[in-house]
Amino acid sequence: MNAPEPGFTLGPNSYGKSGIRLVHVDRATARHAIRDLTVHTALAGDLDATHYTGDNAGVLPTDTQKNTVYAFARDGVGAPEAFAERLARHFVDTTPSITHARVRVEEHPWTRIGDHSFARGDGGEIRTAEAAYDGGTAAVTAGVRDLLLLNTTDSEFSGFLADEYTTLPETDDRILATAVTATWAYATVPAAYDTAFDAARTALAAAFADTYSLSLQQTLYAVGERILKAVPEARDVRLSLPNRHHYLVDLAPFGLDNPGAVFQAGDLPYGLIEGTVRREAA
Ligand SMILES: O=c1[nH]c(=O)c2[nH]c(=O)[nH]c2[nH]1
Repeated sequence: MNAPEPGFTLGPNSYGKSGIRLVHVDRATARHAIRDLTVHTALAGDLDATHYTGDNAGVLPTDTQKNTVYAFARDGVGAPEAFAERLARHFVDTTPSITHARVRVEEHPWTRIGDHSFARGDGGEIRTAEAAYDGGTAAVTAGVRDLLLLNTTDSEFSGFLADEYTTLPETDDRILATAVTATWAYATVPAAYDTAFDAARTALAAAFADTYSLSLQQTLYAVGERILKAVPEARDVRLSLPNRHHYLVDLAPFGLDNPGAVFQAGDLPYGLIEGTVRREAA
């Protein structure tokens, strides 16, 4: 029955609910706590039938997946990594047709300004977590996205390769700015995901701030290494660092000098520096 026409076959596929917005309020004490999350589920398994013939007997509706996320939040979500793993395990362990689940959780951070009051900055920094589960051990990653960082000095870029198309002047002092996407994979489960996240986040920002940078590539490596030192359970760190160029504006036409004071914040194009820093086997 559910055979495809000769000459065609179904390739890798998954389905789930994206953008499940969930805010949990913990009212255990008068000092409330909130978790503001966006959850994405993706399931895969024995789903040939629905693709070939529309037989949905093995399809757990994406609406049900969304409902499950809300129901699981009833008694608290905890760390986003743990919430992602709890959901991923549930979908695989209770649904015969589903063999793989990938649950991504984005946490939108609020800063406390009172016992039941919170403020959100406009930086848009997001904490990310993902659990992938196939019935064995869950693979858990954590990270950040859109973490905006900027150094006003201690950044140079010179000594680079020059060919007939090179016009970039060397600089011994520039603004270094980026919007960090970082993801670290856990080889073992840390004692507390929230504590491990805080350690990684602190290490990331500190490494960016106190590394005298000769290239964004060098900064990338320094950041990755610092995260691995701060979080022993992390196996590797992937970093994606857009180079948010700041161009010194030429004020000479107005009879003014510009001693590193006035910059044009660049938009497109931008450099994109990406890499993984790994822990080497001992
Ligand atoms: O830190 C940098 N790395 C580069 O590879 C590069 N290329 C470029 O034009 N500017 C920069 N800056």
